[in-house]
Amino acid sequence: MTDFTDEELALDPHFADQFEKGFRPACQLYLISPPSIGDDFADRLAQAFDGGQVAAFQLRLKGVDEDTIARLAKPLQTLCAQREVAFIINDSVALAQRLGADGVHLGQGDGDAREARKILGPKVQIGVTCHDSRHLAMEAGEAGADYVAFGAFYPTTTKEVLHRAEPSILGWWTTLFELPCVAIGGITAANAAPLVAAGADFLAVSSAVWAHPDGPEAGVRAFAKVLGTG
Ligand SMILES: Cc1ncc(COP(=O)(O)OP(=O)(O)O)c(N)n1
Ligand SMILES: Cc1nc(C(=O)O)sc1CCOP(=O)(O)O
Ligand SMILES: [Mg+2]
Repeated sequence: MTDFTDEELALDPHFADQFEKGFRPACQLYLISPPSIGDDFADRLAQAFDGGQVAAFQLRLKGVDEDTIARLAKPLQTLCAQREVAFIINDSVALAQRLGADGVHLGQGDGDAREARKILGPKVQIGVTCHDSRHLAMEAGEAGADYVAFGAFYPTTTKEVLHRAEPSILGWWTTLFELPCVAIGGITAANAAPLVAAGADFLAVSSAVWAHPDGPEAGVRAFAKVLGTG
């Protein structure tokens, strides 16, 4: 484990850096992988990226061992670097460190953001799941997270969810805090507008892109229209 000095940790080149006082960039797309992928997934990811601007890609493969994820990750991480998309690993600080990922996403049971920061250093993005809780979000911010994630906003078949969030939590958060917030859960191009209007900085989306009837490129293009980037 690398120990970073307080000085190094005070340098803060994260997602939050885009958010200069009083200015929030337009809402962007944060793509989550499908629950399972094959060795040919890089082609599908490239198609998705062809559909429009994607700010971040999260590799989320539940129940898969870390060696397998590491092997699958390599070409995806290379592609993300080529397309200037942040490459985020779900759940595992150790795997994010091993791969030199741009970030890690931690749920409430996935470890502590403060510990993750000590291990990963100041340059790696740390995101924290906050469900529908203002309290968890403020705690995550204090712990040094680079973004907080609220959800699920809509019904989803990608994961069994125990919490439902309302768009108003996004408005509350963005009024009070500069730290970016992510909206997740069942988001489609058709239901995204209220989340964008409420202040979401990122829309985290899986099935609406990967299960789009016309393919992932069309899936991302549909979001680009809603986000005003297409
Ligand atoms: C951007 C983003 N937000 C929330 C989650 C959910 O994380 P978690 O609660 O740990 O659940 P799993 O994804 O691990 O099943 C996420 N992955 N990404
Ligand atoms: C991974 C995940 N986390 C959620 C939460 O509420 O924390 S909802 C969710 C699933 C996101 O996939 P889709 O866009 O297909 O609904
Ligand atoms: Mg998790």
